[in-house]
Amino acid sequence: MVRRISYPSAEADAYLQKKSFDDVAVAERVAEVIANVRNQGTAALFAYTKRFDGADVDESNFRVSEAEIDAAYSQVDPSVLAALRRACENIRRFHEKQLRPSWIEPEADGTMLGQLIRPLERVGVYVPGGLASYPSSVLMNAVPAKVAGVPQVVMATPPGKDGSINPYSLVAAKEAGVDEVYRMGGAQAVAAMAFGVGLKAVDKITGPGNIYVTLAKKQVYGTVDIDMLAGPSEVLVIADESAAPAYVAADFLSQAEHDVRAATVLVTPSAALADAVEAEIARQLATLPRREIMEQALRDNGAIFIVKDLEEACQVSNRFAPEHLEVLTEAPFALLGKLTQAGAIFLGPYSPEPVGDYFAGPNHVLPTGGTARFYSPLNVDTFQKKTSLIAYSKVRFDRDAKDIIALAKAEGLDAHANAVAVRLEK
Ligand SMILES: NC(=O)c1ccc[n+]([C@@H]2O[C@H](COP(=O)([O-])OP(=O)(O)OC[C@H]3O[C@@H](n4cnc5c(N)ncnc54)[C@H](O)[C@@H]3O)[C@@H](O)[C@H]2O)c1
Ligand SMILES: N[C@H](CO)Cc1c[nH]c[nH+]1
Ligand SMILES: [Zn+2]
Repeated sequence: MVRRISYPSAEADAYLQKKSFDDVAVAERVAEVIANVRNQGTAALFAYTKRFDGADVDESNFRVSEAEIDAAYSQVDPSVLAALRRACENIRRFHEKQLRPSWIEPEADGTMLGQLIRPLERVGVYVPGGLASYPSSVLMNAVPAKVAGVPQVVMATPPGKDGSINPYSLVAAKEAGVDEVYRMGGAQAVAAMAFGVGLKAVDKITGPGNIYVTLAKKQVYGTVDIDMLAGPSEVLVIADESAAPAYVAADFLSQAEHDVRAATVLVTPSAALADAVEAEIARQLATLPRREIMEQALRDNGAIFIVKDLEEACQVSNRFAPEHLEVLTEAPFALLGKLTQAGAIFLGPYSPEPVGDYFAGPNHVLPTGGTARFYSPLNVDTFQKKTSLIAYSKVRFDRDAKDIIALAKAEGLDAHANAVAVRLEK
């Protein structure tokens, strides 16, 4: 069911070059949704919600009321709420370590240089809700936003057919300090937050989603900022013969169940392990719901690479640049220095990806589609911006003026040179 690819080969090159954000047909559909929401306002937004989510939403129920959020507490299992609170605390503690102070450095001649770090004012967090609901993504977005000090955190998530929002997502929103919750999903929600349709526009949109959500974020970038392209989930497992085939198979399926577009990759020097993992996948698939989604994901996007050794396995992994990288080898830390391209790295048999998806503390909003080459996990900096501070003293100004004038003249920008020259004593 999962294609086997030897490495190096032309087939390997083709697989590793595949870029999941190059889907022109989806991009065109997304562009149409964005344009219609932008031009026609809430009429288009609510019509898309009816069409894609099957829900009747209008001005009267678009924003989720405080009463509905409070009522959600009576609909959740107290033991799950307790787990959610523990997860929230772990995520908060991890992200608080990322905080950095503003600084202003007075120098001996009276000059002051510095960097102010301030929270963004209004951020829209997207929480997926199509095939499954993601209370964990509420925490992963909103907790770092609040740690960063964002005063207005707006949450968008698609409603179910009856218009309801998953009660666990609502209690997670309250626990994390979300300020406004709206019933909307997909590209139409991204457009509404970017262009201020039905709500005040946001400055930045963060959060994961399917291909429609992710291409919509890409298309509104520039009107607002975005965090990254956090699309359909991916896991790449590097394993040797010491790995338990049942663990590798289970970790494959745990990501395949997210989306038919999810990608699951095993890279191993052991053909025997590959055979055992395939047998385990077939066995475990039969015991799990969402079987059709997983089978399609494995068939369309799954791969097992047979490599010469673990050194080569690291090369394949770096070329793929996975969202999640699991290292299930005898000495996982020995490979760490060679693994340079991944959103998050999970080492050893007791760090399966769901530990990070839900609980450990690091963020589960991660770059996909090869974009881990240049994006970082969602973090506190995502929700802050920096402003530089320059306060020159007269002594420093007089000292540097000649250099600045010379550089301005070299660029042919005489007015710049003049703005310095006029301040010099004759
Ligand atoms: N990279 C990450 O950090 C990360 C984290 C969590 C989840 N994810 C991913 O998030 C995604 C969640 O996907 P989901 O679908 O369950 O929820 P979603 O909320 O992302 O998408 C649902 C929305 O997609 C839109 N949609 C669906 N079919 C459409 C169509 N044919 N045309 C136009 N719009 C359409 C609808 O508006 C619907 O509301 C998965 O791909 C999962 O792997 C990624
Ligand atoms: N694996 C997802 C990121 O790709 C995160 C998640 C949330 N819930 C379960 N999993
Ligand atoms: Zn997951």
